[in-house]
Amino acid sequence: MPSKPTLYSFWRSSCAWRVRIALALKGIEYEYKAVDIFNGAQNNPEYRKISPFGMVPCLLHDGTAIVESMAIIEYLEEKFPYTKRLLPDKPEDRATVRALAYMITSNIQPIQTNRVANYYGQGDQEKANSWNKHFIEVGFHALEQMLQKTAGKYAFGDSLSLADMCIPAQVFNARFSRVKRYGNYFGGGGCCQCGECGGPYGGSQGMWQGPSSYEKRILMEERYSNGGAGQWQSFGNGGGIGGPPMGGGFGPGGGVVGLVNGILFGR
Ligand SMILES: O=C(O)/C=C/C(=O)CC(=O)CC(=O)O
Repeated sequence: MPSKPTLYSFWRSSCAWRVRIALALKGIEYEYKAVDIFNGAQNNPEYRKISPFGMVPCLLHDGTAIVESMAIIEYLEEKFPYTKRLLPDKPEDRATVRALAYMITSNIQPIQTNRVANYYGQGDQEKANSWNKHFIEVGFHALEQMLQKTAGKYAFGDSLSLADMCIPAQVFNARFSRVKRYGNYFGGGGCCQCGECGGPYGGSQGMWQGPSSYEKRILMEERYSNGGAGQWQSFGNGGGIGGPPMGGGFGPGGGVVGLVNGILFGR
C-alpha cells in the first residue's frame, strides 16, 4: 500500500485543481499544503528545492517531488492502479482523451496564464486581460469541435476521464478572464469575439441551462467518492489559506461554447 502523498497547491491554480480532482476521484488520501502564491510563498527557497519553477501543483510522495499537473496525474494513475481509472483501455481512446486534456494543458492554459499575459500587457491590465480572453475563446472553439465527436455524459463518452480533470478548471479561468460566453449570467452578454466563428459558439446565447451540469456532476462525484464534505473543501476551496473568496468552487454560471455549454449545464 503506497504511503500518503503531500500536495502543494493553491486554490487559484487551475493546474493544481486538476490534480485535486484526480486525487479526490481516485479516493487517495493526501496531505494538503497551501502555497500562498498571492503572497510570494512560491519563491521560498525551500519550496524552490522541490518545485524549481516555483509553481503549484507539486506532489511529494515517498521522497520524490513531482511537478507538472499532467505528470502528477499520470503518476497517480500508475502508482495507484486499483483506484478509479482516468484513462480508457484502448490506445486510440487513450490518445483521444489525452488530446482533449492537452488541448487545455498545452494550448490554452499556458498561454493565458498570468505571467504570460502580464508580460504582454506590461502593466496594462486591460491589454493583459484581452490576451487571456482571446486565447481561451480560440481554444474553447477548437475544443468544441473535438467534444462534438467525443462527448457523452462526460468529455469522452460516459466515463470520467483525464479530460474531465482539465475542463472545469479551465472554465474557472475563463470566468476570471471574462470570457463573453459567460456574459448573460455574469453581466456581459452577446457572442464570442474570436473572429473565427462568426457569432456565438453553438448559438445558444450563453444562457445557463439549468441545474443538471457537468461541472456539478463532477463536483458531486468527487464529493461522494470521498464520502463527504471534507474533500469537497479540498476540491474547490482548498481550505484555510487555500480557499477562494468566492466560495463553492463552481456555482451556476453560463456555459462556454455550444457543446461545452451543453455538457456543463444541460446534459
Ligand atoms: O502543473 C502544471 O501543469 C502547470 C502549472 C502552472 O502553470 C501554474 C498554474 O497553476 C497556473 C494556473 O493555472 O493558474
